[in-house]
Amino acid sequence: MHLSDNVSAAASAAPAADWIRRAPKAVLHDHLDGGLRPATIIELAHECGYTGLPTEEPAALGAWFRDAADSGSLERYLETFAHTCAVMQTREALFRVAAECAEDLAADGVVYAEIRYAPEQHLAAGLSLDEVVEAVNDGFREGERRTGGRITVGTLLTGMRHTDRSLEIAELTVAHRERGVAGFDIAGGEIGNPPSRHLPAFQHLKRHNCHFTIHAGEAVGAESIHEAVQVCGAERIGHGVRITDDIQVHEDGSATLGHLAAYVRDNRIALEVCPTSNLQTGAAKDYATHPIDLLRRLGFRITLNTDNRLVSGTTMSQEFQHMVDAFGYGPEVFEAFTVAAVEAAFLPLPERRRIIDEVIRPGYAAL
Ligand SMILES: O=c1[nH]cnc2c1ncn2[C@H]1C[C@H](O)[C@@H](CO)O1
Ligand SMILES: [Zn+2]
Repeated sequence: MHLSDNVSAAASAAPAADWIRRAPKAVLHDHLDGGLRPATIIELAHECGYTGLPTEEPAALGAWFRDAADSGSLERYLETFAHTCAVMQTREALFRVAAECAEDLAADGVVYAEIRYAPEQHLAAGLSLDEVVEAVNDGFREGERRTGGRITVGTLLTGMRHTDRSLEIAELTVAHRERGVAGFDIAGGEIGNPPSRHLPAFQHLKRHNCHFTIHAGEAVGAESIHEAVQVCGAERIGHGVRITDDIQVHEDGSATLGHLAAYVRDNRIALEVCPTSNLQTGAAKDYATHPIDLLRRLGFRITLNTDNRLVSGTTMSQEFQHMVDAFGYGPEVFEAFTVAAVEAAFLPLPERRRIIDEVIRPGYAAL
């Protein structure tokens, strides 16, 4: 097939920075423990007596995370989370971090967010799994209130690939589904921990008709995506960029999709693409050759995301800007990414339609 370009990449002038910030945005892939304000980490470290921070100057701490994570390896990227999780162990800390997350996203023009975190990583000071979930949800309700309702936030509960608590976390997801939890995710080091290790968790979620996404196709290639989609039943894929392993691009610009790539595209399985994070972990070489543009032109359901605002030193606006610089995207592409994200949100259909028709479409029209 030939690469189509239904949504023209550069139909209009490049959007200005102010346009990008004001444009309504939706983020489906953003980790709570990867997006703290540096100053908050330092204050929380003082409060809880954590002495392991590499520096206590906020700007230097922010730069430290970005640099330490910029190693070309997912495993090294993940090591930096020890510092954020260390200060997120009490109800007050979790509440504060969640409330600030909602405020920061809203200030960046995000109107809908699904924020994920692994409850099992917040038990060190004695909270129960239920208490962790309640603290985070209460913090998000407070953050939404502080922004005057400009943002709606749901959470995804993450099971860690290398531990054995995924079934418990899946049960927790089902238990809290009517109270702020939108779905489930699996994250952590991909190599040596295939998603099929967590089959009982996915079976539990399916028995209860619960939504889930899986990080796959980041450090491992197409076989990880195949397991996530066909063995585990993921509705969306976290990253998924290595689906390109199953796509052949020919010299004349045409492309041939393998059966897996065709299945993912034809079933509209959303890819939660996080370009800056991919550059840091080595899943992509640079913005200009990032597969997001190829996948978009081939008709995949593409959403644009931050992954970890602190650790990747990014925001939704900065991800938009990188796409403008690399591919010349105009407003139409960003509106399409945003609509795609809300269409793939773990929300009831009428609610997705309401956000698209009453917030996203009019928001872009008014810019
Ligand atoms: O991009 C990622 N791939 C795999 N795991 C990740 C990524 N970003 C964050 N995580 C891990 C580290 C966090 O502690 C955990 C839960 O948010 O999820
Ligand atoms: Zn992630």
